[in-house]
Amino acid sequence: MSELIDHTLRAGWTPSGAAAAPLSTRALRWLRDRIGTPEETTPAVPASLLDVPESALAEQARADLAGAVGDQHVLTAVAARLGRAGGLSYSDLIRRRDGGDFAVPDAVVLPADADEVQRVVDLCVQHDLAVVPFGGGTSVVGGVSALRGDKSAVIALDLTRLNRMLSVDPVSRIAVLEAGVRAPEAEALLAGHGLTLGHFPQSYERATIGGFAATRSAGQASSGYGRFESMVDGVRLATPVGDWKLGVAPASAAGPDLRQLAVGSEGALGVITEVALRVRPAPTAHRYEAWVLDGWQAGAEAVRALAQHRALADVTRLSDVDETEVQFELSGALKARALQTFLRGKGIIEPCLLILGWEAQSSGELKRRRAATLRGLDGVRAVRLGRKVGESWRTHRFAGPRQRDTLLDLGICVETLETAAHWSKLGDLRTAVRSAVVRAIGADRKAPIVMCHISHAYETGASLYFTVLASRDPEDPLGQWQRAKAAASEAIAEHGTITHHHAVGTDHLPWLTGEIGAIGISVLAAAKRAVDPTGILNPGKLIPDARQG
Ligand SMILES: Cc1cc2nc3c(=O)[nH]c(=O)nc-3n(C[C@H](O)[C@H](O)[C@H](O)COP(=O)(O)OP(=O)(O)OC[C@H]3O[C@@H](n4cnc5c(N)ncnc54)[C@H](O)[C@@H]3O)c2cc1C
Repeated sequence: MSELIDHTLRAGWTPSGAAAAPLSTRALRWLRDRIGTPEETTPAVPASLLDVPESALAEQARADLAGAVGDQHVLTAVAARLGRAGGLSYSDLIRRRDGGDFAVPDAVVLPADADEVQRVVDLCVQHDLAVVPFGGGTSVVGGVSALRGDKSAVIALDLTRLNRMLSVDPVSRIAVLEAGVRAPEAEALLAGHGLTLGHFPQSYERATIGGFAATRSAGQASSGYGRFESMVDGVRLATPVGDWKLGVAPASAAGPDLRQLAVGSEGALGVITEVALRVRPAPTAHRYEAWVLDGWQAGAEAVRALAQHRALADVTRLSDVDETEVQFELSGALKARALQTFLRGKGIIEPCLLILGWEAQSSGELKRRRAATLRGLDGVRAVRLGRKVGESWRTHRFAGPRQRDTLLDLGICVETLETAAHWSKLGDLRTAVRSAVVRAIGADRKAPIVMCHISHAYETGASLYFTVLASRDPEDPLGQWQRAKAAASEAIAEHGTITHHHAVGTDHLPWLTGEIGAIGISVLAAAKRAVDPTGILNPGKLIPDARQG
């Protein structure tokens, strides 16, 4: 077991991960022209230069924790603690580059199973220690910041030793997995039974089952397999008041569905130790292909029609003109200019890339479903780019974020924002977010690129996912992004949800009351008081203040 976690998205992001494709000189020139990158590069600061306070964990607490999980599974060395100090948001990564302040846990504790997790939680109650559940550490909203609240010390509760599949019920199509199983391991374990979970977020290589459940994650194939919460049949949590198991049947009218209180609880209402998941037979056929539609509005209308006629492909991802241009320019694989000329010849003035992917049990099923989707595109101005581009997207779908490190090295601010809204509000939402970010960042420098895609569509609406590329303010990189994020969040809160799948964490907390109301907050706080009366679990995330109200 490695004590270290690589806080980059480079090759080290997982042992099996492919390296980021280097950016070509032409792509770099293009970026410099568009957003004005600085002349000097800003490489990552070595960990040895970061200022890490001594562990504040009292000796007796350390000894008791070691008694519960084994001495070698209580880590207080700087490297181990730094490895669990925050997630992978732009702010997290910038703090590590500029030596800005960030919270470091006093110890990392690695229990082996649900019973050990419960024992650790009980000891944290006894010693009044804050507990931050830590899965893959891919949170981009401050969900794993080692905040201690009013406690004297905070531990990062690393779940990755809970890495087993506990049972499979092929008749009911349910598998019980421990919370620390990473997504690729889950797929490998299920493949042995001819099954799949079908959850493929872009953080797939590193994120865990518990993390997905705790954040209501949505994978790239959510149109086909559903969001993570729809996969959860049952859940087990270790809480300060005891072990809590939920889910005895697929559906129930026994009051509100408390499984859904656990799902999305972000470590603030309990530590998820086991999840019973609805699984499906692994596909035996797949087909991914790319199309180009003309203009965002026409493209969004086409995706709405597919969603409302229930003809969506399992993966349905529509990029706007800016995102399409950036993908063409940075990918290197596509001859951007030649392609644009070809598309103009076909009457496509504002190219919007549409990736469609189907996964099926037989070629016959695949053919039928593909035909239904393509019928839905009848009458839409569209050019088919074919399977090569679609399959290339599928092959490289987890590699894109690794380019972020290269961009950060070059002095570029690169971050994402996500939301969802009803179809009737989607156009206004996109316009409002783009203008807010451009206004906040663009005042005294070249305008940023704010690109957008739809990758999760529903009958009543869709998610919007924005990627921002801007020239970084070298004097105040954190402040620059915080202003942009705040402006975008105000715009988002007016039209849609503050988060479609990244969760609340610390970063979205200021806008939560606006979305669920003061009553919603007090319901959450009451639930928190019931399961965590002394407020040890993940302070400062999801629930404003546990013991108020
Ligand atoms: C490059 C990149 C791409 C991403 N793409 C997507 C995407 O496509 N879709 C998507 O949904 N998200 C995406 N994310 C966000 C993130 O990966 C998800 O939120 C994921 O669900 C987090 O899983 P994790 O195991 O890394 O959790 P962590 O980051 O470790 O934790 C996330 C939150 O859940 C809590 N938590 C973790 N494990 C447990 C547990 N066992 N019990 C209780 N609480 C727990 C933590 O305390 C924290 O609040 C992306 C992130 C990155 C960096």
